[in-house]
Amino acid sequence: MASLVDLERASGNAPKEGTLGGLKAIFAVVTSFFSDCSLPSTAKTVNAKLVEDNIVRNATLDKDAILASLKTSLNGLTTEDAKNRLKQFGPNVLSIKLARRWYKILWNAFWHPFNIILLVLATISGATSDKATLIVMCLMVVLSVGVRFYQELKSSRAASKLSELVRDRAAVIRRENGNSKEGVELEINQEDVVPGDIVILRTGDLLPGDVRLVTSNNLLVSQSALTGESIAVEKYADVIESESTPLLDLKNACFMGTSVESGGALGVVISTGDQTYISTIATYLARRTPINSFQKGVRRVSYLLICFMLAMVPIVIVISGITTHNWGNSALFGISVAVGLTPEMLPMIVNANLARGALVMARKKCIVKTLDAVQNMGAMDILCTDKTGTLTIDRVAMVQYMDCHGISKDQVFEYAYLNSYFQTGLKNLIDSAILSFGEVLSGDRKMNPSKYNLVAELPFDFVRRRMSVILEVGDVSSSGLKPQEDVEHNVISSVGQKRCILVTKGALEEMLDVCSCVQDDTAGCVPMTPEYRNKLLSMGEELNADGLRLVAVAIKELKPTQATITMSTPRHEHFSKFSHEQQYRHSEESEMVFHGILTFQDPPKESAKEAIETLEKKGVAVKVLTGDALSIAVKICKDVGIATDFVVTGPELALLDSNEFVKTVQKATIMAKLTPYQKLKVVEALKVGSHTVGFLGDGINDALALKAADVGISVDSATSVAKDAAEIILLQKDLNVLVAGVTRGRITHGNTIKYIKMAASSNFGNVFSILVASAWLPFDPMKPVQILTQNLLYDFSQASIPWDRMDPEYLETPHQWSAKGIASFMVCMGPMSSIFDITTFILLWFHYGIRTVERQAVFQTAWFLEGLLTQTLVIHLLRTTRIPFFQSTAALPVLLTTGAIVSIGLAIPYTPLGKTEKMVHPYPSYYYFLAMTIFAYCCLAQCAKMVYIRVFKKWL
Ligand SMILES: Nc1ncnc2c1ncn2[C@@H]1O[C@H](COP(=O)(O)OP(=O)(O)OP(=O)(O)O)[C@@H](O)[C@H]1O
Ligand SMILES: [Mg+2]
Repeated sequence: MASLVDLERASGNAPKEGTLGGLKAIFAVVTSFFSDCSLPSTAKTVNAKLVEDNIVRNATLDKDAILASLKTSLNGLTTEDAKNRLKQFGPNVLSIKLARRWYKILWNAFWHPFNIILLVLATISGATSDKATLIVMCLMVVLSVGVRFYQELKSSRAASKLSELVRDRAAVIRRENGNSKEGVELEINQEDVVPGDIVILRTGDLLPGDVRLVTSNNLLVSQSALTGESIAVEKYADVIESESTPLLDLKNACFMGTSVESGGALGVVISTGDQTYISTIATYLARRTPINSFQKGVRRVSYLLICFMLAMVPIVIVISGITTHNWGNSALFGISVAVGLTPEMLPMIVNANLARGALVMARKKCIVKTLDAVQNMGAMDILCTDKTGTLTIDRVAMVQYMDCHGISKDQVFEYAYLNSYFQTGLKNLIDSAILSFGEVLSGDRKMNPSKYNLVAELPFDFVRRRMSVILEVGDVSSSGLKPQEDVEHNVISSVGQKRCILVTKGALEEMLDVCSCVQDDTAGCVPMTPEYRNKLLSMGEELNADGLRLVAVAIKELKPTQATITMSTPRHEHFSKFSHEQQYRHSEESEMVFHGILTFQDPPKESAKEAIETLEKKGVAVKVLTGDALSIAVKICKDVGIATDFVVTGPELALLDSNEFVKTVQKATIMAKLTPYQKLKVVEALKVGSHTVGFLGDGINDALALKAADVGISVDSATSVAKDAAEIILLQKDLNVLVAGVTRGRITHGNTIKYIKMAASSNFGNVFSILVASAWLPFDPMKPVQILTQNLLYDFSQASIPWDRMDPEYLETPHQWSAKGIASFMVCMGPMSSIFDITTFILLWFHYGIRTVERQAVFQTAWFLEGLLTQTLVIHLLRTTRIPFFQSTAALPVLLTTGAIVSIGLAIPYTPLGKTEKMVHPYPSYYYFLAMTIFAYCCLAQCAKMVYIRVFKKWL
């Protein structure tokens, strides 16, 4: 029998004792220090086995035995007990989701090919007794590790702070004070859920741990996070499994990471955090969000630059060896060139850019869960959105109720009220509107649901678009229904006799599909003829066209045999809610009597129109994907300025072949009556042809599409599944918040691409210069240590790029990753710097006559200065399409860092550091030539830029 002791053993969370505990703790620190670069050990498999055995064992026990073994009851744990268990088992979080510890970040910052190359180089220099190189290189390692560590620590802390802003919640039953016997429902952070907690699972909830069900009602669970299978599976509390049942097929157990698609249940938590099944599956641990085109592109550029470096170094070593006849020195020179050409700052700048983008977005109420989403926001050119709350004000109010002739009739509302009142699933805005309308009624019209008992329910889903409750109707004389009417409607035949009714409400068309009769006050209960059906449909269209949302109501008397249901004696209020001994099928919703329609108002949002206009101006096409009726979607879209010329519905899309489907969805601006799966398919089809598709939604029906989109966006108030599936959470469901996010995404993209283009082109240029210099000069054009210093200074001058601004015209259009763009930039702009390197060589060789090894220090110092200054200043030219300083000035941090690096560079030859690096004071007249060179370089680069923009129509 599973017990807390077993769980402790399985979790490894048992209190540690004495020296052994201490040793274990040290061991844990040491292993975790190395864990980033090691594969999961066999201990993982042992733990996985314990976890699985624990779940299976619980699935084979009956409920009472499990509750006893977990020392809990259906009234839940006491708050005190829960607190103690939280201390004992730790927070309910997967450790892979926790912020990395500082020592791991430090190790990661150190364990980088760049540092390893430097250390190898340092060791070689140390051995050849060049102490200056050794010191500079050690300094470089310390500085580079330091900067990287600081950046990553900062962004990891920021990320964990952001994730705290959008915590998942879980509903549990707990006894607030130790003496009370009755548990109450509490909403707590998912992190605080402990083994033994009784959790309430409703439609749209995420499982807050591995759970053994104790009661259930038509529960459908999506296990796609574990199996990849998007079809939900049924789960029941009332089965006892055998030990041979495969884990994921267990009917009475649900797993952390899965979600409730429909129905409800009560369950007892058997394990939390790292003791849950999901934490043990290697595929999950290894799973990273699929790589997007941007990440792929960055990786490709890095590889390209590294290949460049690898191809260049042997050539440089051979050429330099032949011309200088000093092979040892040439090797050292080659390796320094290798360091100079290694894009060591690339990952850091990309990350720092994204992290900064995420922080700025958070200030604008846009929380980013995965950093890459920042850049995807900037690249997004199609935004799909749902209707409620985005385009409308999200305050649904009931307007009227009516029978089949459009005449107000109280009974229509009564049935809708009973349905909303008794259903235990997710109470959405429509249910809330019905309930609040009912609360204000008084006197004769006051609702009296206490005369009914809930027998069972068929929860709402977005394919049926209906929900039903099965109610046991008490004594007619005391019921809320008026006896004569009910007799007339054949619901309750006589006073005192108990009957069951099925009360269903849902979307108009879907309700008409299951009705065979209409309750017509003038003619009684009459058959639903095609004429009636059409009349009701056109009545619905007219109401929709007035901007009203609709729900239709129908009922059906259930046969006495079905109706004789003995409720299990409720041991607890929550228990009875989620426990129905007789399961009803959806097929019950047939041959019903149509009673009427309720209308709701959810007016369009004032701010939506302006936001949509801005988005369209910024090159983001807005499409509405809704499960609601077409006519209401069209009306709302007209109000907020979305084109309504090409619209289509889910049933129409279902008839198309895949080619036509793609064409149609790319053209349509409104797609209505979509099922959740169709929303997913539409998003996938829109992605065809290198579009970056965003999806904004908050419902259970949006989760699949949110996952499929390049950038899934949800809101803080959304259902847990939607929030879990999204990468970006808006703290306010407002398209204007999104507009701000898009702009920030574009700034982030711009700054990243700016760095990549600069790095690629300057490396490309340097390769030429070094080849020419090595072939020409009888000495190295620069000392290895000087190359390293120059490289380090240049890196620092660029570290401020994430703080730079972009020109307004750049922010007007979405930008996607373009490998071609980078290649053409590199090939056209790179050699530009080589021209001026070569003119500097000519000047030094011919004008100053530096041709011998003895005078090499003058040559090397001069080229050091020219290279550093031109590369640093050209940042201002490459960062904009305009004329730098006159038409576009960089942000202050960029001005400061580039200014500082230029000053440091100019000062170095006069400092002790310069001396140790074998630099000398340049000729005073050289500064004149240097200024001329920089000026000429800037002019030529500006002209080349203008020609480039004319030819390629794009700069960054
Ligand atoms: N609580 C409810 N009870 C009965 N029917 C409902 C309920 N909620 C929604 N429906 C029906 O289901 C249909 C689709 O629901 P809904 O409008 O919420 O879809 P959606 O795709 O989430 O829409 P949106 O784009 O506005 O978010 C509605 O037309 C409505 O008739
Ligand atoms: Mg919705």
